[in-house]
Amino acid sequence: MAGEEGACGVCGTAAKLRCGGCSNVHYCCRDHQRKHWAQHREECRPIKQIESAQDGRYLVASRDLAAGQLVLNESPVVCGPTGTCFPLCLGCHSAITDLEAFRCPGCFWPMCSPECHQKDLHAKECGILAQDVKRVGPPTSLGVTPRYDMILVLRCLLLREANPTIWDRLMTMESHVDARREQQEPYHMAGVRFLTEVLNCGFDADTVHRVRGIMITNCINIRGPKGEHLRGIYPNIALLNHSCLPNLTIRSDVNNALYIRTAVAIKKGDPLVFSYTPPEEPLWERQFDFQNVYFFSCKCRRCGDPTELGTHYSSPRCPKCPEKFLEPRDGVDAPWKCPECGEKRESQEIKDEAERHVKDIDERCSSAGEVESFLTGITRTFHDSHYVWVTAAQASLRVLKNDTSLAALKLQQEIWRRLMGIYQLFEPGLTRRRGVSLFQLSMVETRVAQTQRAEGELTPPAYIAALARILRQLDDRHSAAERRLAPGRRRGRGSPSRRELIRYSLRCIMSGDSEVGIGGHASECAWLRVRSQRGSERDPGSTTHTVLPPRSPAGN
Ligand SMILES: C[S@@+](CC[C@H](N)C(=O)[O-])C[C@H]1O[C@@H](n2cnc3c(N)ncnc32)[C@H](O)[C@@H]1O
Repeated sequence: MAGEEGACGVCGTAAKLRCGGCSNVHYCCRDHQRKHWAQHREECRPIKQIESAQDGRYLVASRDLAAGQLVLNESPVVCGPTGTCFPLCLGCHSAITDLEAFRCPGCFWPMCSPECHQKDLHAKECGILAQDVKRVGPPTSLGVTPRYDMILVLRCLLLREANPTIWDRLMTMESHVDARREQQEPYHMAGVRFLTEVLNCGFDADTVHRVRGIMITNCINIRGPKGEHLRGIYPNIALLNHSCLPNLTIRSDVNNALYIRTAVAIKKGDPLVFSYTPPEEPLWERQFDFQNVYFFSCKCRRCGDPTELGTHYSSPRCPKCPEKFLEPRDGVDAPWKCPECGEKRESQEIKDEAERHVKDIDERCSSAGEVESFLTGITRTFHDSHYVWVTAAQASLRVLKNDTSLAALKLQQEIWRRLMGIYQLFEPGLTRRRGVSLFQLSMVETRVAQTQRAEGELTPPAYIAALARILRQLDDRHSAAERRLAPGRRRGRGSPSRRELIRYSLRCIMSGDSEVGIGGHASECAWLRVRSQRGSERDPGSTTHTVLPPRSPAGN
């Protein structure tokens, strides 16, 4: 590949030829390019690291990339339990089902067998954990516990001796240590005290604060092969910045390696980004996490638009002019205003109202008969792309799953179409969620046609035409619903066809790998703590922020 001039990666002379894989290295001739390959192949990735005062270090595409391309794959340099988890074995990470079956003779932490306590993974930390003579660390029940939070910090600290190269790399990573100290988040503080006061881990409190900060800022939560809640540090992947409109997908394999692919076509020089939070969270939840866990404010196109790309995803209707929606023009925590009449409401009221509706969903949406009126009722207060509507729609699909009446099938079809439109906006391209939704939509559409034929609503030619339309639709790049939500969008350019999307999702599901969920970046523990401080604690067993095993968006 030729282009602007640089210095040859082998001899340093002026060179125009560039590596076709990454575009990052120049060569003066083919011979030098071939010679360099043995060394370069390890680092040949279509990514480039850059830095800015506002965004820190981040990765951009070093050449134009098509959708579905692998841009980075990496194994964790250190891996361990998430901040809150069910008890698991520190030797192999398997779930512990009987606390007393086997305890490590050195440190008293529950393990699955004597072989596990001798494994390398545990051997080094065992000596330090054994200093906890009063046994304040080991879990005392089989429930979810925060006691494992410090295990990964300890494993990171032990790298200073065990692998100085990785330790040096860890020390270059963002920690937000000063902000975290100031924040005095209770679990952070308790963890640092445990490692420096209960145990003598050999490190001063400053280093432990910093290492835990590095962990919270950079860890990716994954699901182990048996569904274990784990997290790991992947130094290159940790350089990816966040956007609520991600252009990447992340998946894991059974060895906890991660694979980053492009979800959409990406231009050379564009930032490579994924979402640290689940895209279905409302604006205030996302912004809270960015400010309190990651210490930045998101300026993506979605957060910067008070209508969230025309969806009014977090806005209620204006009480005075119900065709309009209140908007957070002065920031998410300031009063929200109607752009038409200027009517204002406090942001807390807006959040509380939405949460009240979400709490009602399971109670008021428990039978197929209730679903339609409930969903219609919601639209009196919110837009039909609002997060309350999306949450209710996903719950409704679970309720409607076993109802084979034509009315229920048509309702499912309408809900899947609408959800596809919203997912297309917030998670565009080749994402498993879109693929699974499209698959479900096509199945439901087929069942609608079959039922209509069986009930005599469709003649044989009309039935064949309906099936042909469903197949044709799979080659269309955006559904009618998607175009309705994003009217300006140019049809299909650079994005995968719907058939490709389904093929992609099925491949993911059949190969048994897991998707790094949305927001897998955070430590569960941090989320839980910070959230509990603001009084809206999640179910500690929630897997929302972890790498989930294959499942459909509606949880089917
Ligand atoms: C996993 S690190 C990403 C790499 C990081 N930028 C660095 O310089 O090491 C996460 C941190 O990056 C920064 N960051 C991530 N996404 C950002 C964004 N969209 N805008 C500004 N800063 C961002 C925040 O400081 C966040 O805590």
